Amino acid sequence: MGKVTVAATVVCAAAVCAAAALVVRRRMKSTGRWARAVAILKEMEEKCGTPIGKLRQVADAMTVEMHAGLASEGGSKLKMLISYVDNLPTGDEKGLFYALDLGGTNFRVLRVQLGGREGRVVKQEFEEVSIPPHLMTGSSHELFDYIAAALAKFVATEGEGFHVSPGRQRELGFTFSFPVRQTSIASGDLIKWTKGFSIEDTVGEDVVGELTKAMERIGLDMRVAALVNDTIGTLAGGRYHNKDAIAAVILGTGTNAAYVERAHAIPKWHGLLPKSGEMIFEKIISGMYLGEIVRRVLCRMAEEANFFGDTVPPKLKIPFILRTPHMSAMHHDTSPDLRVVGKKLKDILEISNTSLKMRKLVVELCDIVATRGARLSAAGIVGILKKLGRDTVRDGEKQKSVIALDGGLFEHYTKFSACMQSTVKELLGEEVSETVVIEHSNDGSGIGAALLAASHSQYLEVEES
Ligand SMILES: Nc1ncnc2c1ncn2[C@@H]1O[C@H](COP(=O)(O)OP(=O)(O)O)[C@@H](O)[C@H]1O
Ligand SMILES: O=P(O)(O)OC[C@H]1O[C@@H](O)[C@H](O)[C@@H](O)[C@@H]1O
Repeated sequence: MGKVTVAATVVCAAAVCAAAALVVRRRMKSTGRWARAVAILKEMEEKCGTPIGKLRQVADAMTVEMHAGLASEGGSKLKMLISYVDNLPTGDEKGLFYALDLGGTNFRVLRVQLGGREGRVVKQEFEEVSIPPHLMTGSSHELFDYIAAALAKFVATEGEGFHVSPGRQRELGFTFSFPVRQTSIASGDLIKWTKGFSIEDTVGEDVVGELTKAMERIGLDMRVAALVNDTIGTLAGGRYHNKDAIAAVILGTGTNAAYVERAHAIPKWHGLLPKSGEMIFEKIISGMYLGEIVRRVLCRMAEEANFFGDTVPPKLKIPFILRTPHMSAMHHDTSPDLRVVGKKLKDILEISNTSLKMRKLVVELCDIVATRGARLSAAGIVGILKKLGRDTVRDGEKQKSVIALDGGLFEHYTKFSACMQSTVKELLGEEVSETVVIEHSNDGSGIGAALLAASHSQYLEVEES
């Protein structure tokens, strides 16, 4: 070979070697990155582990905290709020009643025409309205004006099959899904906002008063007959259909539960309610937070393992950008190439060109976070059953315990709700599990609130006499 050729060969060889070295270096780097990402996932799996022994401890702690929370104000970090419900619906209620259900993500307006013991719920209609984010941090006036206007619009569409008795005011059950210090069946002061709401001038105010003033401002002639938390509404709705309903659980944007407690078991009944302690349980199991937990771990993988390349995708740094519905869609992706995962990463986080093995790791992370939430929710439910002495079956006793469940997380996140229900069974064992029924009470809180408006109607005594 001539001098030129040799030189070219040497240059080529050097280039090939350099390229090969680059590939090896990149491969080693990517292998190193991959190993780091997997290590973070494994660490998360370890920390999120919920072995049955730990769940039993959580259930026991829940029971203990419930006792402590009822024993004295401030006795527990668990907010044991007392709800005044003098008369649970009997099924004899008749007439047209409205409900307004303000939750963490949506609010629903609903009307039911009740036909008494025979007719039961003759007809019902509801509308769901998303809450514009700016109203969650605006003023009390703006929020309640918006709600009252939507209610007035709904009342204006009252049609065939709904009729309020002549001379009567329309009555409303107000489901308010935030911590309230209840002062009567139709009044209660907001303790604090949760789920991203932050409207300072409502804190400490009677939320029924706020709604009533807003309705008066627009000339809507309606009376709030009952103020309830969504768990109380769900329990009332559950009890209306099934006398064995002993508790209600909400797994939605937030998490909460309600059950019927005997008055003598509430030593603090006349005491002040506990100072609102930090609620951490809700933050690792409910819809507001599951997606955010996944985002934070992906962000850590991007920062510490360059999981999505040399830089951290800017959108990945935005808190709450990854919502639980997005996480659920990725978790339930059954396509061979996990194209839903790829699309969510692209559409929500602007992360493109993810490999199948990266997508598989994201799904694994969703599973770890959802499984922990579901299993801890189950432990909470068993804690309530334990508090009510319904986690065991005495010889020969065939009690039935129905738990009414509502909330978009339970309703739509199938893997979450399936895992939660199987964990309840795992904790209770075969025999006791047969006495416990978890029933999806769709929009139970809305119907329950309307029923409680009926059972606390200002016209009730007129009918009785
Ligand atoms: N497809 C879904 N998959 C998983 N979670 C969902 C889905 N749709 C809604 N959610 C969760 O349910 C929550 C809404 O719950 P819902 O009970 O309907 O309203 P609210 O919490 O306002 O009462 C959302 O914040 C979200 O966390
Ligand atoms: O129906 P949502 O919005 O998911 O609310 C569930 C729970 O969310 C919690 O944050 C509130 O403190 C509870 O009062 C409420 O019941």
